[in-house]
Amino acid sequence: MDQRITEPDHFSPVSLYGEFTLTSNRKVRYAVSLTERDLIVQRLTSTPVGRNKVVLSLKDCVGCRAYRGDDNADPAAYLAVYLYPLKRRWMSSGVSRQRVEHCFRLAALQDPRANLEEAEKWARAVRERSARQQNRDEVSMNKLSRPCRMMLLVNPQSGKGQALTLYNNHIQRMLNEAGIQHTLVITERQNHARELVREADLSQWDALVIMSGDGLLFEVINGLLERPDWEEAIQIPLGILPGGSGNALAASIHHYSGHQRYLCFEEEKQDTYAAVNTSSPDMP
Ligand SMILES: Nc1ncnc2c1ncn2[C@@H]1O[C@H](COP(=O)(O)OP(=O)(O)OP(=O)(O)O)[C@@H](O)[C@H]1O
Repeated sequence: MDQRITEPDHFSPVSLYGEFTLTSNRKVRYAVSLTERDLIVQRLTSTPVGRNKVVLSLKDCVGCRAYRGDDNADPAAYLAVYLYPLKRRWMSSGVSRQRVEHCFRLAALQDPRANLEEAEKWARAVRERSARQQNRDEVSMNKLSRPCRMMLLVNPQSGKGQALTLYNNHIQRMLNEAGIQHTLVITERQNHARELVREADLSQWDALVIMSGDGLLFEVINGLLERPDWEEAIQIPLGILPGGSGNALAASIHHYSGHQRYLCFEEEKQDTYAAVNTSSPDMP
């Protein structure tokens, strides 16, 4: 029986469809449908449709990756989707963004290359749609090219000295999953960032991001303004990831941007699915 979800979801037609099983229980299949706005995961059972349907908004998706497993004898390919949906915080009425990974296994064919090609097609389609969904809301995102190349400056001494730990434990993975190439610069002393930015070939970078307190951002701005091409240099997108003690500037920017949401690094969930059969009717 053809169980494809063909009705439009929120008036958005399905462009890619596949059937998956949980890794732990390959008897339970999941229908996965990609629309312009969502990735819809639906357990295929005889129970009413709505009860088993999970709609993952592509606005929450930061990245997607296709890859082969470690076992060369296994022809399967994998599709990992990384999302940061808003979730209620533990023991609190507030919400924050928390990481969720959905990993699908594609093993419809015996040819490992064909499975990988299928997974890559899905990954491209998810990436394109999530970028479109996010650009629709975030005007500033249009200024950044994708894939983006970023210089990330981390002050290991800022705050309680936790900036580098935050980078190692969270930020590095987030950037990799979002497909953002970055060069890490660990500042060694006062004015290191200022001198570096003053002399750097800025054409290599789409953005400069500092992970520190206010002090390092001021150094970077001063370094940009000291360049002979300062009028052009100061146009480069600047970002700040709070790593200091007060983080007053980061908090103000966050507040005035209108975003009442932030990331929570404490809780994580990994949902793992396995694909046993996939098809793709209408890939544009
Ligand atoms: N490796 C380093 N060792 C010592 N000082 C550094 C180093 N790297 C950068 N700095 C200097 O530390 C200064 C203070 O850093 P920053 O403002 O980022 O942290 P903070 O003062 O702890 O944070 P906050 O402003 O939130 O209180 C910066 O102006 C910078 O010149």
